[in-house]
Amino acid sequence: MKDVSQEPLPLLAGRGAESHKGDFGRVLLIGGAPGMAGSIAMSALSCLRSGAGLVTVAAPAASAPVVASFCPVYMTVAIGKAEDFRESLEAATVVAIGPGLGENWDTLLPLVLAANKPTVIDADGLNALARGSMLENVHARCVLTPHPGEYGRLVGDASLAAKATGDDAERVEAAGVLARRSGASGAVLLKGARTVVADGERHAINKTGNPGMATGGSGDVLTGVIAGLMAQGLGPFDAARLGAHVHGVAGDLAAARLGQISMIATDLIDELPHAFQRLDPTPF
Ligand SMILES: NC(=O)C1=CN([C@@H]2O[C@H](COP(=O)(O)OP(=O)(O)OC[C@H]3O[C@@H](n4cnc5c(N)ncnc54)[C@H](OP(=O)(O)O)[C@@H]3O)[C@@H](O)[C@H]2O)[C@@H](O)CC1
Ligand SMILES: Nc1ncnc2c1ncn2[C@@H]1O[C@H](COP(=O)(O)OP(=O)(O)O)[C@@H](O)[C@H]1O
Ligand SMILES: [Mg+2]
Repeated sequence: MKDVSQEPLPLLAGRGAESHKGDFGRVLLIGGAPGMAGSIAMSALSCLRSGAGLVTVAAPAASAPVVASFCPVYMTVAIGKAEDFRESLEAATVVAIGPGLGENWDTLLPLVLAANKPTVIDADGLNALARGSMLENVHARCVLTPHPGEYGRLVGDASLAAKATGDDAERVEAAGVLARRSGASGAVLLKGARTVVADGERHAINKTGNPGMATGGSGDVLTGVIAGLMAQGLGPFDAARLGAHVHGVAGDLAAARLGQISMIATDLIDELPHAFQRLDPTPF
């Protein structure tokens, strides 16, 4: 695999004066079961702060109102209302599935994969993939975002799983293996310090971020960022790479402001605007 870490980061196109929200994508984020409503709310807010035009959260009926109460900007739909969910899935230009979804909605992943849209699969979406042995159904427009625990469940091979927490070379190898096993392309983002992004032919190692990001919900934020970037036209590898970079910069800004001990995931969302403004060149 070619190392593209030193190549310039992908860019977001500037916004034309005549542009409207439809130009920046309609994202459907699926997750937030009772007890974990906050996870998908953080993804949705992060997606909006990353520039997505319209964001809808699909959550179980019992938690959808809770998700809605966190923020007036995104819409919500109940997963269990099959017709409403199907309409939301059809209308979406990008889908993200997994944060806080729990174990009761594994039937949604095949529907999402069959829709063949740019898709981020995280958390319980990855666990559903592992439980259903559906890796070969992953398509080239998907980004998988496992932490090493999720990675181990996906590959089901202890020696390969151990490489996910190894040195850079081992982590690159681990990410590349999963990228090749899952739909041949797309992108795999293997989380942790020095996050690796790979698509089987190339890889990049992210240098931003800090251990203050080792706090619940940091990954839910990343899911929303990557979905938001895909909604603005970036492909899976570019969205994962730029997403990891911006997410890490937001983490570094939060650490500078609050310290690694006290920073929490919502602080990353607060810093996303500043992280995007620091991109060189700034997109707008
Ligand atoms: N506010 C909310 O609603 C929140 C809701 N959330 C939701 O909770 C659900 C469960 O997700 P989860 O990631 O907490 O549990 P799980 O997949 O069992 O992972 C733990 C396992 O993985 C391992 N592991 C992890 N990272 C590793 C690393 N870098 N390096 C090495 N190992 C690592 C870890 O290892 P260990 O702790 O044993 O060292 C353990 O084995 C999910 O839906 C998520 O979206 C959360 O997002 C939080 C905020
Ligand atoms: N020590 C670290 N250095 C840099 N980034 C980290 C570190 N620890 C965690 N992160 C980042 O924080 C995020 C954690 O994601 P994840 O494990 O999915 O958390 P959660 O599911 O609680 O949201 C990942 O993007 C990971 O790369
Ligand atoms: Mg996670």
